[in-house]
Amino acid sequence: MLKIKNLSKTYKTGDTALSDVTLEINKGQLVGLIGPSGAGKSTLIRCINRLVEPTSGEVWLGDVDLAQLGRSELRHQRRRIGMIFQEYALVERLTVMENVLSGRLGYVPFWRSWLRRFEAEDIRRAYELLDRVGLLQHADKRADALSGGQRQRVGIARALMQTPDLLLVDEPTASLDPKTSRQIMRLLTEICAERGLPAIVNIHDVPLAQSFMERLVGLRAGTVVFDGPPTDLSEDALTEIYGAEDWNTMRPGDDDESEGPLDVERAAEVMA
Ligand SMILES: Nc1ncnc2c1ncn2[C@@H]1O[C@H](COP(=O)(O)OP(=O)(O)OP(=O)(O)O)[C@@H](O)[C@H]1O
Repeated sequence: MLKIKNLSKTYKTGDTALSDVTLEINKGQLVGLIGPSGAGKSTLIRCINRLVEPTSGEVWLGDVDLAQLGRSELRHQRRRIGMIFQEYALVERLTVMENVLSGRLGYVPFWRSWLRRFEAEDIRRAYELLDRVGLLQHADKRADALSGGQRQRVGIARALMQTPDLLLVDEPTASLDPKTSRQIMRLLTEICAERGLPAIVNIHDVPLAQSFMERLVGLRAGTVVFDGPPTDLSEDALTEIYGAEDWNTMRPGDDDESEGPLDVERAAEVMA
């Protein structure tokens, strides 16, 4: 389904964030990306949909190498990739329903989205998705009236509205409390299983990743140093990924250097 071959990224600053990463992810597979701050997790996720331009390598989604596409074909292919963000990237002043429908923006003609006119079928699907994520009764509320967990549910419904072939999920629970984090992870895993949807989830919280992911990929300094089921993540494997740090103390929020949220325009760029 997704084949990443020899992917490398060196930023203009000279920082090499990814070195020769090769990964294959099958239909329906849920992969947790773990690793210390600066290991290249966000860069890897963003190279897949080219929010960050890879320096070299291939990113095959089915039979299309996304790394080779020009701008207009990239826009078209990005519809196939749903993205879920740490800070939700909702349009605060719009309703929950409008935010979910915005997942269709890559599909409807510009004038229609400008007038916010969507097909009856899109509206029916949006209601169905809101029901699936448990927010049906909040459809007409403004996004800024929701809790963090509810916002992330809107983010999930919006990504699904694209009918994606792949989900990229960037620290989905980093702004949530532990109980809400588990609820969101459970929802994500159930939805991926129901739809046979593959997902790559950048996740800081190792115990949470171990609880919910069927496969973990450990990055260190831009290189894959672990790839296997959570049951294989031994103390030695954790030391290989994180070095000599006490990995049990790693929790969301510990990492002051983590990248800031993407803003709404960036989210719109991915969905457009
Ligand atoms: N826009 C950028 N310009 C220059 N260097 C960057 C940029 N973004 C990331 N880097 C560098 O690339 C490396 C990998 O960063 P990246 O954000 O992908 O890691 P990460 O594992 O996601 O970290 P975190 O968990 O803190 O978000 C780091 O050395 C970082 O400083």
